[in-house]
Amino acid sequence: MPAKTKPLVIVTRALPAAVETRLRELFDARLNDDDHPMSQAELAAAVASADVLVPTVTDRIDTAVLSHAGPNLKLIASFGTGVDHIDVQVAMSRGITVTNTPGVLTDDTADMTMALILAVPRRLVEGLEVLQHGEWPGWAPTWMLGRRIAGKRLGIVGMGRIGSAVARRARAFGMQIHYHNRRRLPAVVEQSLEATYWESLDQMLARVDIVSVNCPHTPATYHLLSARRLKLLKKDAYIVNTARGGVVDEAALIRMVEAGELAGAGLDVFENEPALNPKLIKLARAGRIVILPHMGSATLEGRIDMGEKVIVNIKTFIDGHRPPDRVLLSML
Ligand SMILES: NC(=O)c1ccc[n+]([C@@H]2O[C@H](COP(=O)([O-])OP(=O)(O)OC[C@H]3O[C@@H](n4cnc5c(N)ncnc54)[C@H](O)[C@@H]3O)[C@@H](O)[C@H]2O)c1
Ligand SMILES: O=C(O)[C@H](O)CO
Repeated sequence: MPAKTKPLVIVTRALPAAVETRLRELFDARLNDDDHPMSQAELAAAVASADVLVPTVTDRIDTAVLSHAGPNLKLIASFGTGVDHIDVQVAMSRGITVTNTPGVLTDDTADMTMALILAVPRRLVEGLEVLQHGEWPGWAPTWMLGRRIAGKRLGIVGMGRIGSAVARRARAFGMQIHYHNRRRLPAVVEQSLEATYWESLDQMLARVDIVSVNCPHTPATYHLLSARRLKLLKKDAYIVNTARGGVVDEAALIRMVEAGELAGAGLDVFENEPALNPKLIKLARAGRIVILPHMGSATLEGRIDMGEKVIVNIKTFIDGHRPPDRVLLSML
């Protein structure tokens, strides 16, 4: 990066005030005051002039955008953990380092995952709606029966930071932990999580009661939960996805819930966010699924921590060191 007093850092979305103040102090920060999602043309213009781009999950930093990258752009310091919105391989081939913000949103996202694991089988939203509509017929032994959580098998797909944090929470609720991961965890970690490893995702799916999707969206995980695999699930199983919509074949999932071939789903992420398949809204209104607008990591503390991580990554990089959260191709 050329020697300049303050590098030009373009931030694509509004961030918490404390983070923006610090960004202004340290860098020549161009902030998005009205918080509008930037168009592809705006992103192209940003990469053409910036020293550092700070995008989020809502920005598509694809080959076309990166083809406009100017000679000064050496770092994309993404505000978020998932990097599927960035063509990392193309960025790297242009000598651009990519960083993310892992770890600081693990607990928040695991909490939201656990909230869905509880909310869907226990019919939490349906209960709320009955009261909101003034339609409570009164307590009855056979009314509004959900399914018990304790003793059920939870199958975690992607046992990384968030997957492991989900496992710890689910153990406390008496669930049995099963997992499928790209790499088996060390025995000592498996023991501490009391988790059973399945090399075969297919075999695990056929045995669990609730699936929690916690792997990144990569070319290898696109529709990992395909129509064929979803059919392996038991008819009374549930699926919870707080990772990325693209990991699950959403159309197949909808068909199966509609047909009663799956008990339900809890979804925080969708294939074409922020556009939602209207069938999902219909199923949610019918109490068959619970849907959330990508809120997994949405806490004030988490957003401030993410901003601090972005700042540390930029500062370390500008000072000539390897940033702590450099994304490597081997992670994808
Ligand atoms: N809903 C939200 O708001 C929210 C918040 C944070 C993160 N996320 C998503 O959660 C994902 C996971 O975050 P993390 O911090 O736990 O990441 P992580 O890297 O710690 O864990 C991901 C795990 O998935 C495994 N994995 C990767 N490819 C796989 C494959 N093909 N098959 C099986 N396992 C595979 C990895 O080995 C790793 O153990 C992120 O990539 C992001 O997409 C969502
Ligand atoms: O990947 C992430 O970090 C979330 O989806 C947004 O915070």
